[in-house]
Amino acid sequence: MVLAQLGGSLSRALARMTSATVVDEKVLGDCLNEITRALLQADVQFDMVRDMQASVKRAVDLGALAAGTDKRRVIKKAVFDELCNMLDAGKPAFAPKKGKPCVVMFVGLQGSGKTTTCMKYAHYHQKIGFKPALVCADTFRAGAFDQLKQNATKIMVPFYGSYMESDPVKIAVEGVERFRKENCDLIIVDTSGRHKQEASLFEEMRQVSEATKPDLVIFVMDSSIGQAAFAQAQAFRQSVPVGAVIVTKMDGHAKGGGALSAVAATKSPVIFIGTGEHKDELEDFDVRPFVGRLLGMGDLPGLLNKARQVVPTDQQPDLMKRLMEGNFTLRLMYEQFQNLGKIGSIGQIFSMLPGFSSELMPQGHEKQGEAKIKRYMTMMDSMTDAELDSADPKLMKESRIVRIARGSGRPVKDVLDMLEEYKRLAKMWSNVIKRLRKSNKGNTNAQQISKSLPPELLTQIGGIGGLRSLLNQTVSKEMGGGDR
Ligand SMILES: Nc1nc2c(ncn2[C@@H]2O[C@H](COP(=O)(O)OP(=O)(O)OP(=O)(O)O)[C@@H](O)[C@H]2O)c(=O)[nH]1
Repeated sequence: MVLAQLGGSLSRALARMTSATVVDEKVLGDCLNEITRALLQADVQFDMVRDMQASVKRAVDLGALAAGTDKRRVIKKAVFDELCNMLDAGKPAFAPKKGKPCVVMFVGLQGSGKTTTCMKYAHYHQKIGFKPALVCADTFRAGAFDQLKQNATKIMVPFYGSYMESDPVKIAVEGVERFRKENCDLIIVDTSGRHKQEASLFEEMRQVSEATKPDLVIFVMDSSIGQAAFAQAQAFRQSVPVGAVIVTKMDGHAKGGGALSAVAATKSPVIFIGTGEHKDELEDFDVRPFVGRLLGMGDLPGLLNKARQVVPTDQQPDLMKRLMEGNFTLRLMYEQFQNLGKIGSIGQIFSMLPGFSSELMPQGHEKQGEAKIKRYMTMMDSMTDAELDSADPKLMKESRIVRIARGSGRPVKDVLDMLEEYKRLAKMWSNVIKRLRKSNKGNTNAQQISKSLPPELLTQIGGIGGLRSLLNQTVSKEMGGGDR
């Protein structure tokens, strides 16, 4: 999980506060001190941390809270809101629209991950139906065109560049013209980087920008610079009209929190974060869900949204219905494991589930997690239909466990491990459903959930009324009652 260390410290601080017998000024103070330490360690600027602490204190006046108020909830909400404020640039970025040609120009220092990010950005949009193309206007670094060409070929996106031409403006203009004619709706122009913010770099950027008139200029920066991101982002903003920022290498740096908050302070919206070298390792950046995940509160709408991108449309209503019924069978777990690989990395998905601390899937452990899931699936391949479709753990008697172990060539211990994991996930899912119910007001819930569902799925479920009744049925089951 991105920022696992920071997320772990923040959620620990909140958990300690939540488990205190009495929440008083001391407990609040200790919680805020822990949060402050964690943010400073992530290289968030001192003034920002101090302001955040003061704002939480102002929002949580323990003495003035009416009797019976849930103080823990008030504190959590204040921390959540203030972290969101810290990361919010306050304005949305331009978003390309399918079928409407647009030019997006990438700028940044050398080595920031610009070229890799151009490729990931093209791939991201290609997956959701855009027709992207890549133009290499980097004539400064020998090998830049080859790198872009390789990247473009990998994702099967058309590219344009030249080994001979040394004028980046000419290449950029030719590339944009060519791809406009070919009806590409997302023309991505990769520009040169330099080791430092030099006048020549800025001048070249300005010329390419003037000649291609981009709809959006994306500034790419490496998260390892932490709060120094403020000065770098400002310098680029003063030279070209930066409309959005992508912060890369969030997978490897403890200073990512500092970089994100510093960029937000320049009022440039961060739209994606880079979380690895591969084509799929680009995550949407949305402040509230991001903070929710950081604090271990999950991001269910985000997860549903991702799931909807990979679950075949005709299977969505059925999956939704089965999930909402709370009937979490081994087959359901198997199918979800199959979908996982398509959705994203395991750490990313787990962090979207409420109640999962980012530390449960620390950096470097994701590969182990993936191998484990493959093992689980091999064992489930040796199960009978009855075993896969039962939600009754008592069915799994010793003889069945031994048979599955033998059939899959795994030790019995592995089968037991897998069944334990199943029970844990089933319980967790049942808790999620309970929580959805408990956060009560079926109406609000249904409305909230409906916003994250694709319209066609909502229609198939029977609109908001159908969703509400699904939720009610689920709830009745959970409470052991019949339909209401
Ligand atoms: N771990 C990690 N590595 C990344 C990420 N993004 C890029 N990289 C790596 O960072 C290095 C530099 O990336 P490039 O895309 O070549 O950087 P660039 O900014 O285009 O560099 P120039 O073309 O020289 O200006 C490469 O090894 C990339 O694989 C990321 O999000 N995470």
